[in-house]
Amino acid sequence: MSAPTTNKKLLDWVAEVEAMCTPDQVVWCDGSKEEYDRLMAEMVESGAAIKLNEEKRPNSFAFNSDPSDVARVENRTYIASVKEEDAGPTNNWIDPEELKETMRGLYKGCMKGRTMYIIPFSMGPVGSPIAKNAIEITDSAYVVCNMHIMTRVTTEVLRLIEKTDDFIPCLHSVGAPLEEGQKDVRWPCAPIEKKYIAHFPEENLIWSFGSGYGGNALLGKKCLALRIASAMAGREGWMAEHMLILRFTNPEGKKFHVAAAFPSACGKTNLAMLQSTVPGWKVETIGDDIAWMKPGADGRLYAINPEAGFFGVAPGTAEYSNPMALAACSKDTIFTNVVVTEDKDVWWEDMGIDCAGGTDWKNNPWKPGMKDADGNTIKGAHPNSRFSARAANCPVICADWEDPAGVPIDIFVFGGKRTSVMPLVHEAFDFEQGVYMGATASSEPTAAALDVGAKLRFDPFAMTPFIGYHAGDYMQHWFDMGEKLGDKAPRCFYVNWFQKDGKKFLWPGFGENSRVLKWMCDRVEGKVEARETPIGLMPIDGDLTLDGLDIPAEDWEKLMKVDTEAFKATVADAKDYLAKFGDKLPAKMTEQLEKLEARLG
Ligand SMILES: Nc1nc2c(ncn2[C@@H]2O[C@H](COP(=O)(O)OP(=O)(O)OP(=O)(O)O)[C@@H](O)[C@H]2O)c(=O)[nH]1
Ligand SMILES: O=C([O-])CC(=O)C(=O)O
Ligand SMILES: [Mn+2]
Repeated sequence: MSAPTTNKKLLDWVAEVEAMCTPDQVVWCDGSKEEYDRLMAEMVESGAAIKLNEEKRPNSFAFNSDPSDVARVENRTYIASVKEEDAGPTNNWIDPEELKETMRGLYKGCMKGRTMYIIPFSMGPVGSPIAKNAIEITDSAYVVCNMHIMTRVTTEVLRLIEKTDDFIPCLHSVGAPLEEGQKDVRWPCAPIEKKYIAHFPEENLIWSFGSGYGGNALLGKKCLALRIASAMAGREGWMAEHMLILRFTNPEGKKFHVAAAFPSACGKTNLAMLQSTVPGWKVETIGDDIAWMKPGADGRLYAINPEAGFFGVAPGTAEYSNPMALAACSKDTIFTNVVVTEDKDVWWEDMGIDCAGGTDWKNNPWKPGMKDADGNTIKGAHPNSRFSARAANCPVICADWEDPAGVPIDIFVFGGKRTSVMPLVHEAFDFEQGVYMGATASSEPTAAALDVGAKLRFDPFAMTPFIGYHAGDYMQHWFDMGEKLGDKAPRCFYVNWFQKDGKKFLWPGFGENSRVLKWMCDRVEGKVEARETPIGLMPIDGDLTLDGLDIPAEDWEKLMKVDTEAFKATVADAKDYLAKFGDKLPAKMTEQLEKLEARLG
């Protein structure tokens, strides 16, 4: 196949990778429907993909991963900056030359028996000033098809970079060469100790080896749009954040834009598409995972979603929780690690409908309620099973979601999963306290990463696994952005939908979260006062309406409680955590810590 480019930098890189990885053939991708259909047909033929029932789930496919390759691997993810101190205490670091040497050894011959695909793609609307052009080289057709959904794959990118050399090279291999005559497995990947998800921030370069899973293999997403982009944004004065973006419109038609940072599997996709229960107010989606934000000419902060699809958590997605996500994956969707039912549709836990049985994510025959040898119920879908759905197929996607100008952000929301201590909502006194709140956000572990342990962890701005440089410098960057934006900076809030009493959630969540969003909008508009507490501003009784909800008074009290003693303990933990930032800890963080301690008494 002749190359559809004359760009020397690109051709040299492709030749170098081809010589190193020795694929059987090289294919330049164009992002066309024909390409998608052809690759899917090949994967159905080989047994890697299951074509779903065309009537029930048009143009959709299911994949089951290797049981070891189901989530991001933070212990195998590296920020290989030239200087170790630039990676900071939240990242794994290896000297870039040493890491490249190790990885070149792994890449050597790694595509033998496979096809090398070259994928030109754009993060952000193609050709727009805010977009980034990139090329992913991969030996996985699954990755190519997912990139078609999650990014904008087009030869237009090749035209745009023809003269500029301005593209981000992303190299990926599943790390499983095929010997002569060797039959492929359904989901090739390398063992954990050979997996490397590597970033070279000074070169804007990404090398990934050994995993086929989303966040490790679809390199436009976490690797480019968060890790590499956050490092660029820190240098250049903008922001790349793990945030959903939504528009909330009131009955008079006034629009509010919200960007919210919750850690992986903590509710971004759900909030981004919520069905408002506040009469006359409606939510429309702009993005569900990543926000790129820049100050506009008017001094406000404008956000775009650089992605083109949703790589969403399947379990829990149901008609009662997130009907808009269900609609988005009603067609043209790739499912990974869900149950394939007998009639070739999909199912997962807490989908809100019964399942007669089928094939589970490990490819075994499965019936609901089945137990393993130890008597534990066997889940049909993996807890981190995912759907890759086109944003355009979401019924509540904003008509102007692809506007390269972005939307002006009024409200920042931080949060995480905490079964206690953190109240339903509180507001920061000012932006600097907001930065403190975001920087000390904490969450209990989820299934989205394999190796984060079982303890509560601090997860600054939900970005711990995604900050491409020193987290102390990153916090300082937040303060700097606040100074730049001045009184036009978004108002900051902290929420927790996940308080529990035993097994039961105290707050109904999902669509009812619109009540909390409305209170935030009322605060922004100055329509309601708030009461001062040591941790921030909280709703005055009655302002956050509970009409029609059946929440016992004692539950509401727990939801809104500021437990001073528990907060003091949290502050002590935060101090310990922040100590590892050393002299990179912004003075403003220490100042906020001291102020909070004083308020708590
Ligand atoms: N109880 C409760 N659960 C929720 C709520 N919102 C989301 N969840 C559950 O939290 C899990 C993860 O939610 P998502 O919205 O997919 O998380 P995310 O932040 O988009 O995750 P990533 O894609 O990993 O970044 C799902 O199982 C949801 O059902 C809520 O308001 N209340
Ligand atoms: O990266 C992934 O695989 C999915 C995701 O959004 C996350 O983990 O935050
Ligand atoms: Mn995410």
